[in-house]
Amino acid sequence: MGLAVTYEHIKTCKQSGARLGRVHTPHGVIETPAFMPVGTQATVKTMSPEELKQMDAHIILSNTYHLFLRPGHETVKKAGGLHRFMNWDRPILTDSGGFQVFSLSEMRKISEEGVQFRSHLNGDKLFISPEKSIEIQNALGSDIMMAFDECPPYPAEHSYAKQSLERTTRWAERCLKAHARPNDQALFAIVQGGMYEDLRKQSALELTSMDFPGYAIGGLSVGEPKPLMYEVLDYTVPYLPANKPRYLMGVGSPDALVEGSIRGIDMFDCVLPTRIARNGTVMTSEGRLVVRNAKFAEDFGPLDPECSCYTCRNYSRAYIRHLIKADETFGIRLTTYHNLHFLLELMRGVRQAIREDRLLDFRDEFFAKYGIDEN
Ligand SMILES: C=CCOC(=O)Nc1nc2cc3[nH]c(NC)nc3cc2c(=O)[nH]1
Ligand SMILES: [Zn+2]
Repeated sequence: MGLAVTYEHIKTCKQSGARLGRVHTPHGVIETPAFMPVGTQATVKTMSPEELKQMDAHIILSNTYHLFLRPGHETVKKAGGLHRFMNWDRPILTDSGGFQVFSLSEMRKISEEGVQFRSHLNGDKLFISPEKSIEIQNALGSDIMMAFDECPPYPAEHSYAKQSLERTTRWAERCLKAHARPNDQALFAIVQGGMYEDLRKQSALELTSMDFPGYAIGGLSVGEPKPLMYEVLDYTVPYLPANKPRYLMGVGSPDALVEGSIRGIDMFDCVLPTRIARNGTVMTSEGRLVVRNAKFAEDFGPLDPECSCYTCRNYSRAYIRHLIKADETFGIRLTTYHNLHFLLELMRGVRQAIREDRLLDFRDEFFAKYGIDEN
């Protein structure tokens, strides 16, 4: 069998340089540019697989770190793998655990061998190496696996960012060697290098020389100003092969998804839509709206008059505000459904604008109404 994951370029937008493509995987096709809902603990919080299919999500993301801690990757393997365990038969991407260890666990110690840390659940002393990360992801059976990397803090000294990217390259090589199922699961490498053009180039050249089936751009959306993130993309994307998927991690807000697509990114993931939904904030074509706000107490219109999703066709702002205030879980199910649908719909609009060679016009029209998110 050939490569587990291949990229099919369909066309490039004449106005913006963005590209329309398809990522072919053992569990189906992903139309790109694509937004991937995040299902950290083997579920996209409060959503059923059927609802995710209704809104036409093609791929979801799950977290290696969390599943390693609970229920354990061996348990998921015994269940027949993550697709079977969570009843999701479309593509799944798993992260390598690198970022989560740094963002969630205490007492972590990084060495050439790997990262020692304490579980954020019970304080157990644990260790993840590149080999361990691959073992876990092989057990989960995800279609796309991520190499174990270090995401340097922002800001980081040039010397630190250089040491860090060089270790990430050595770890990527160890991941390639440890990968037990290359024909069934694609291993993507993660380009690092902080906010330094020379380091981003070095990281990209070192990793693309190892011929991975896809490349992620890491180390961004870590608190840097958005213009700086776009600048890093402008000089990093050209070093990534045009015939492989490009994945920008942890991005993003609606404006960042459009700007990233314009710069040649194919895949995005972000917890924003599901996270803000849980505190009653929704994205609408006119910008963000905090539905628990008192002014919506007797507003019997939909969250977004321009939205055709299940939530907006059947429920009012007043009803959803009531549920959220009453701490009724159906309330956050409705806001989550709408927010995910909103971003998936936005990406359908981006893909259509690329087909029509007008993504820059699309951006201007979208921003004029939505505005720019603060994060
Ligand atoms: C999740 C997919 C695979 O992730 C990894 O295995 N490693 C990794 N994850 C990141 C996640 C990020 N989220 C944000 N902002 C919200 N920035 C991020 C940067 C990284 C990164 O540099 N590396
Ligand atoms: Zn809606």
